[in-house]
Amino acid sequence: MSGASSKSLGKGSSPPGPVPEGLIRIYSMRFCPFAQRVLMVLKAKGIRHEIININLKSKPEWFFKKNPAGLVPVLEDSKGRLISGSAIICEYLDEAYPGKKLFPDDPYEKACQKMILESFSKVPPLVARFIRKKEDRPDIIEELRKEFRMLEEDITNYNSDIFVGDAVSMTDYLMWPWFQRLEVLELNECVAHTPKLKGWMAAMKKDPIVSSHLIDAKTYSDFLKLYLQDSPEACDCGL
Ligand SMILES: N[C@@H](CCC(=O)N[C@@H](CSCC(=O)c1ccc([N+](=O)[O-])cc1)C(=O)NCC(=O)O)C(=O)O
Repeated sequence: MSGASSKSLGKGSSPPGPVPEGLIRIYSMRFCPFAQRVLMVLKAKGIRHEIININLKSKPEWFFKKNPAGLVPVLEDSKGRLISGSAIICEYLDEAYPGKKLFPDDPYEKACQKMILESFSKVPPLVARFIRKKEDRPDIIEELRKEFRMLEEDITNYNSDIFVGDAVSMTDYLMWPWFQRLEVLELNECVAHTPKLKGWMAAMKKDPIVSSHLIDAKTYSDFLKLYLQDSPEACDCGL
C-alpha cells in the first residue's frame, strides 16, 4: 500500500491506520509537482517516511478528513497531526528535522529565497493553463517567457547564491518540478533567453536527488491525457 510507486487509494478504500511511531506519512500522487517538492526535501534530509498515493479522480471519502480541500500533498505524523500545502510542509520538515538545512539560517538570505519563490509563484498556474487550454498556447508561452525574464532579474537583484552555490537549497527544490516538466511539455524554448535559468536547469539535472525523480515523457503525457478526461485511471498510469 505504501511506497512511491504504489497504486493509489480511491473511493471506497479503507482508511489507512495510524502512522507508526518514528515515521511520517505523505499522501501523494505520482505525477504531482507539489508532492514532488516534499519527496525531494524528505530525501535531501534523509527523513524516514511512507507514501500513500491518492486517486485524485476518485478520491477516498476519508481523505477529506486529512485535507478538507482534497489536495495532495498532506503530511501526517504518528500523533495524527496533519499539514497541507507543499511549501508549508517543506519548511516544516526543514525546521523540525536535524541534518542539512535547506533554507539559510540568515534571516535576510532566507527572505531573498522567499522573494524568488514569490516571483516564481505565477509559473505553476501558467503551466496548468498551458496543459488545459490548447487554443491559448502561444499567449501562455509568451507569458511564461515574461515570467522567466522577471525571475532571472530577481535572481540577479537579490544576489542569491541558489544558482551558483555548490549545494542545492530549498528554493531549488521548490521550483524544480515545473522546470523539469518544461522539457516533457516541449516548453524548453521559454528559457532560451534566460541564461541563468538555463544554466541552473543543467546544473540541477546533475543533483542526485533531482535525477532520482525522473519523469518518463510518454507516461507523463499519457497521465495528462487521462487526467484531463477526469479518468480514474490517470493517477495509476504506467503501473
Ligand atoms: N497549494 C497546494 C496545491 C496542491 C495541488 O494543487 N495538488 C493537486 C495535485 S497536482 C495536480 C497535477 O498533477 C496536475 C496535472 C494536470 C493539470 N492540468 O492538466 O492542468 C493540473 C495539475 C491536487 O491535489 N489536485 C486535486 C484536485 O484538484 O482535486 C500545495 O502547494 O500543496
